[in-house]
Amino acid sequence: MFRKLPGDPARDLVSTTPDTAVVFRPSVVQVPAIVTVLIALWRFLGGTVRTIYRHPIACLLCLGLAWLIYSVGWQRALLLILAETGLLIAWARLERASFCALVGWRLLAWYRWMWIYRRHWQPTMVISGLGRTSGGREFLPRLRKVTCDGWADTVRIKMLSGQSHEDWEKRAPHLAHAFGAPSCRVTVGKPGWLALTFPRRDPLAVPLPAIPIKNVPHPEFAETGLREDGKPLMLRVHGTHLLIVGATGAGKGSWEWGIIRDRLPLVRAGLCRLWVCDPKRMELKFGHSPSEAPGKTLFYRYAATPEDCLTLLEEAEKEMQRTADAFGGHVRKHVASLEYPHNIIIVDEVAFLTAYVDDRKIRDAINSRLSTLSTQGRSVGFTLIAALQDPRKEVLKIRNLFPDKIALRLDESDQVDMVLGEGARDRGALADLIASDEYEGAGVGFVRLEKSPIPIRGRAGYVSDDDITDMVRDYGQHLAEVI
Ligand SMILES: Nc1ncnc2c1ncn2[C@@H]1O[C@H](COP(=O)(O)OP(=O)(O)OP(=O)(O)O)[C@@H](O)[C@H]1O
Repeated sequence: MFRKLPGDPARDLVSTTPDTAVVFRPSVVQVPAIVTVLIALWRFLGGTVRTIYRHPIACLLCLGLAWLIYSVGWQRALLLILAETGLLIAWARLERASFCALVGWRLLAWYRWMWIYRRHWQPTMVISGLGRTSGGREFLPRLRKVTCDGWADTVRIKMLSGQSHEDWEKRAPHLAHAFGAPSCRVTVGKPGWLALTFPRRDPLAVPLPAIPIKNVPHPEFAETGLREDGKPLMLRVHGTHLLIVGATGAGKGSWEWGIIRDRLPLVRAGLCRLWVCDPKRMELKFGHSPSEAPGKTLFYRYAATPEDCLTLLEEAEKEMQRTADAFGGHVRKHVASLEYPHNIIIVDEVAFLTAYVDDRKIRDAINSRLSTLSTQGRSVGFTLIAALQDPRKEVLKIRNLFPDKIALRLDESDQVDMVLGEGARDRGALADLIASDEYEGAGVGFVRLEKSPIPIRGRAGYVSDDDITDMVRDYGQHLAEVI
């Protein structure tokens, strides 16, 4: 207990906070012994109940162990424990999935809670500025729970009152370094709560092979690669438009080819049509004879020069309007059929057509066709997929009309928000830090879907020239009508 004595001479005083104007001197209050004992008992009881509530399994284990030693003696108890450990090891080896789900991840979470997060929590909070000191007292965000799965730790925390998730997003790199993780992702939970995700390993660190073609692909989602949590990366390709942005060599081609590859069974069944503008004449394999142009035999329409690309887009636009007229008033949602298939229009290096073509008339007309397709196409089964290197608005005016976006390796950090939307980089989409080494970084990107502000990190499977040759052998139908 302290009594405040303003103005007392400093030499006689005890201060809890050095160098402050307000000073305190302890005053002794006599308390009956029974009160002290009752307070200590109350605290002990409260602590016990809290520990049992927070760690029921650990408490049960300790109690069980004590009971075992008491009832059979320590030698037999030791033998039993060794036998149980042997059983657990056998279980882990024979049935890894069920062992991890029931025991393994819990044990790992407990170890990481004790050894990584709890041990470094206080210094990390203080040094990163997420903890506060007021009136000599330290206030730290609460570390509540750690859970583990195959690729990451999820740490649930309670923020200090007055903090917001943005304070934490700005400190994400500090937290990642402090806890020895390659990155930290911040997700908002209920008010005042956050989940911090710290990956332990990166399944995207090595190139992935092309995803095997399914006999019956999902009508709306194309599987193009792997997410960083090890799950398949499913991209919506129906009822949306997709923008893919990446510096030269970032691997845009593998995303485009991944989508084409996944749709091939639907193309063969007549439920999907691929329209391709390929101004570079390389990405999608243009050539002057069928042997030089394997990719073309998979496409419904193919164009390379700006004039031909414009003709292709005009035709697509007319087709879209015909479908809209047919649907008008009685069909609300497009479902692919033989009469009205799903149309995917892939425009590689779209900036060349929208900004760099010399002929202004062609440029304006292409911009106008792309605007119409992107504003009216998705409800009638027309999906626009555009790839480019430079995300500036001057280069692609319709950038904001793409509901889904992918940022591959980018040259500058401010390009990330240009592609994925405001605040995406703070939420962990560090596309400017993706390795420029092909082996490590090509095809790696952050996907921002329309319905979620959280960017998903993933890598496209690499569709090699041999894969394309196989695709043409198995699915190539006829030489695309080259416009
Ligand atoms: N998913 C991937 N996994 C591993 N390596 C890849 C992947 N995608 C592409 N690569 C490698 O990166 C190289 C460049 O890829 P790609 O041509 O697709 O890049 P890009 O972004 O289209 O570049 P540009 O805009 O210059 O054409 C490829 O030759 C290939 O070796």
